[in-house]
Amino acid sequence: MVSSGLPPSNATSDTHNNDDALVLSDDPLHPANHICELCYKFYGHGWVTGTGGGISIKRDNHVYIAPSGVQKELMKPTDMFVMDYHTREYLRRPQVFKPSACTPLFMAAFTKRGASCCIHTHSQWAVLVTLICEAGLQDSGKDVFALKEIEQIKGISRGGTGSTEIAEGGRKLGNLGYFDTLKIPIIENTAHEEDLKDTLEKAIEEWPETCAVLVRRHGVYVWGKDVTQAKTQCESLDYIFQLAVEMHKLGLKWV
Ligand SMILES: CSCCC(=O)C(=O)COP(=O)(O)O
Ligand SMILES: [Zn+2]
Repeated sequence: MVSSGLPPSNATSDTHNNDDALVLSDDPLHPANHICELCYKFYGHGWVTGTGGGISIKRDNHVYIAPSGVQKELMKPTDMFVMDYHTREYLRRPQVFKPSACTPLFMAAFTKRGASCCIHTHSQWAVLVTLICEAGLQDSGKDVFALKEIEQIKGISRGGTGSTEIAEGGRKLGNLGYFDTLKIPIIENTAHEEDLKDTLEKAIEEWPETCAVLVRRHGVYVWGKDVTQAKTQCESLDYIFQLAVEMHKLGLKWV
C-alpha cells in the first residue's frame, strides 16, 4: 500500500464544516470526482509533480478547490474544498488542510474571463520556454512566448473561453487560425504562489486574446469555458511548448 501523505479518508469527520454531500457523487463528472481523476492523469504528463500544480472547477455557484501541498495524483473527493463563488465563503473546508495556494489565481480566470475551469501545471516544457525567452534567445521578447504556422495552434481559442465560431462586429472570436500568431504573456515568479495574483490579473487584462499566462521558472495557468476546453487547450499548449523547445535546440525560429 502506497502512502499518499494525505490523512485517512475520515480525517475530516470531526469538523463542523464538512458537508460531504457537496463532494460525494456517483457521477464521474462531478467536480470533486473529476478533479481527482484529472490530477491522476496530469501526474502522468509531469504537470503536477511533487505536489505542484493543480486544477479548479466552477460549477454553478460552487468552486471546487484541492488542498495545498498534497500529492495531487492521490487525492480523494472528500479532500476537496468547496467555495461559494459570490460570497467567497467556504461551504466545505476540511480542517486538516489548507486550500490550494493557487486559489486566487484560479479565481482570476473565473472572474476576469468567465472561465469554469483553470489548470496550473509545472510542466518542464512551460518552464523551459520561459527560460529561453528570458535569455533573449528567440525573437518573441523576454515577456511573451510567440509562435506561428504550427497546426496545433488551431486548438487555442481567443481569450480561452470563446466558442469555435468566428463572429461579431469585426472583432475576431473563436479559435486561432494556422496563419495567426499564438502569443502567451510571461509574468515573473514570486516567493509565494498567491502573490502572483496581481500580475496574473494584469496580464489577463492586457492580453485579451490569451487563454493562458506563463509564470517564469514556474509553469503555466490555462483556462477554458469548461473542463474540456481547459484540458484540450492545456494539452495543445504543452505540445506547442515541447515543440518550441525542440525547435530551439535545432536552431529553428518560433516566429
Ligand atoms: C513544489 S509546489 C510549490 C507550490 C506551487 O507552485 C503549486 O503550484 C502548488 O500549490 P498548492 O498550494 O496547490 O499545493
Ligand atoms: Zn505552482
